[in-house]
Amino acid sequence: MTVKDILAAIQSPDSTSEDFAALPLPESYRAITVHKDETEMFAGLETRDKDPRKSIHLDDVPLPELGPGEALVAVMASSVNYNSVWTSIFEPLSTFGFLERYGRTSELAKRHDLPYHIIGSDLAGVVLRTGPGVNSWRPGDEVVAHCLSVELESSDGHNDTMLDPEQRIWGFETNFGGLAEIALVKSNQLMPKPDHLSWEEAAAPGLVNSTAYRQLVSRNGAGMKQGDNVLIWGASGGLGSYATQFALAGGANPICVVSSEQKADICRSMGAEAIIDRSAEGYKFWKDENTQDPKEWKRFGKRIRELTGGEDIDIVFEHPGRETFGASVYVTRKGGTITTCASTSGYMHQYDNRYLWMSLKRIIGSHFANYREAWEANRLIAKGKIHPTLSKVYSLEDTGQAAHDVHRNAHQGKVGVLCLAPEEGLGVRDHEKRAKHIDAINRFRNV
Ligand SMILES: C/C=C/C(=O)SCCNC(=O)CCNC(=O)[C@H](O)C(C)(C)COP(=O)(O)OP(=O)(O)OC[C@H]1O[C@@H](n2cnc3c(N)ncnc32)[C@H](O)[C@@H]1OP(=O)(O)O
Ligand SMILES: NC(=O)C1=CN([C@@H]2O[C@H](COP(=O)(O)OP(=O)(O)OC[C@H]3O[C@@H](n4cnc5c(N)ncnc54)[C@H](OP(=O)(O)O)[C@@H]3O)[C@@H](O)[C@H]2O)C=CC1
Repeated sequence: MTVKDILAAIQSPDSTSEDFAALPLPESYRAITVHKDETEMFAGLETRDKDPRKSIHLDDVPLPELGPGEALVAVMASSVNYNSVWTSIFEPLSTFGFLERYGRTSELAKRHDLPYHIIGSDLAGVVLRTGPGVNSWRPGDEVVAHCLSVELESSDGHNDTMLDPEQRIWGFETNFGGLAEIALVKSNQLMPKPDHLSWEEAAAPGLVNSTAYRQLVSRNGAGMKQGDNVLIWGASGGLGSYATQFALAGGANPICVVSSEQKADICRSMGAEAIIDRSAEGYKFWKDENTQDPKEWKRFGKRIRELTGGEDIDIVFEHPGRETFGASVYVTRKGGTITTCASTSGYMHQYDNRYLWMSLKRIIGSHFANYREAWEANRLIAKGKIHPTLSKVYSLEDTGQAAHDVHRNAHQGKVGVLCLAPEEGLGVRDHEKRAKHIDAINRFRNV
């Protein structure tokens, strides 16, 4: 039995759940990995010069044992997230430390502590097998998976599953991720695949869409409301392309920051009107490595006021981190919110705290999304209220190049990866719904 037989079953319109359940599973499959004995390969290099094409491998790996509450999924497509870039350059830490720590927690979790890490935190595909105790999902179900892995044995996570002390990001802090022909997930990660999308379109939003939903919309994040001025850094990037859609769909006013005219055009085509090209306008928030320039914060704030008719920012959607955080705190209005989920340019932030406390601003830390938030974010995709922002699709073999492009900020929106899917465009079940949204679905393609 090989993965080819699985693909044949997925492509046959007559396959039943029983057929999938009866399919023998292969002993091994192809997966994107990083190797434990290579974690020092970039020692001494600048972050920018660490090349994911050197550390990312395509290997044959053995199929992991299936445990209670888990599912094995045939992965038709996945996507590249920035967390896979971090894994591939071994920053800020090697992810093998996460696997070792997880491996120490239980007999079953030991499976994750391997000398290779199968990465990837998104998938669209078909359930192959479910473990004991899984009743809601069956072999043959077409699914996407969100990336929240929790144990839920502690009450700390019972109100908000992100607060579970054993919270992990699947394919980053656990093994057997989505950039592979088969993935292992907890069944609670599974959600119905939006039926108007192809496999690669359905795999694109998951991680970033859920994160943007919690960070901006959810009451656990900024709790955005109608009319809010929302400053969105990287508004055509992975997170930003969904934050921009949430702001527009929720009656807010996105102020989109991008770094090229081409990216500004994409934001316009989504419906945004207030756009700042940070490259063309040349903001330099830092005079040197240790000193910020408040005059540049003010120039940036003046530009925002020009675009809003004199208003300041209610919510900043932050993720660039060190380079922009001082400016983000400054331009927020009295009582406003800076919500942050990352620090791409550096995690040791500096800002002038007088502008925070004197103006009663709040900084909110946000990370991925709880089970419910991930489900709600996927529901909005399924209803055609929010659309994938897939620009380019790579083969599994070219995942290193895809991660390199994301690392170099040479991509738009999201980049996809075909795993088992032999070509793009497969997996669409509801053609009528798709036709209604086709322009929005294709907005980022090949730009
Ligand atoms: C969905 C997608 C998301 C993304 O893309 S996010 C971007 C990518 N992700 C990242 O860049 C994050 C990578 N992760 C990290 O950098 C690290 O993961 C953290 C900095 C988040 C945490 O580091 P750690 O080493 O796990 O935690 P510690 O707290 O520094 O060390 C653990 C030890 O410190 C003890 N400790 C924790 N809190 C306290 C305290 N308040 N007072 C005293 N000790 C404390 C613990 O118990 C434990 O101890 P013991 O080593 O003995 O087990
Ligand atoms: N905690 C969480 O749950 C999550 C965290 N993340 C993290 O968020 C970060 C962004 O992820 P994602 O949106 O997918 O990545 P992308 O690279 O797709 O998009 C980020 C955008 O940010 C802008 N940007 C990058 N560097 C800077 C900078 N120095 N100053 C201003 N703008 C900058 C770029 O846009 P432009 O050049 O047009 O300005 C870029 O397109 C990553 O660090 C990732 O690990 C992502 C998802 C979930």
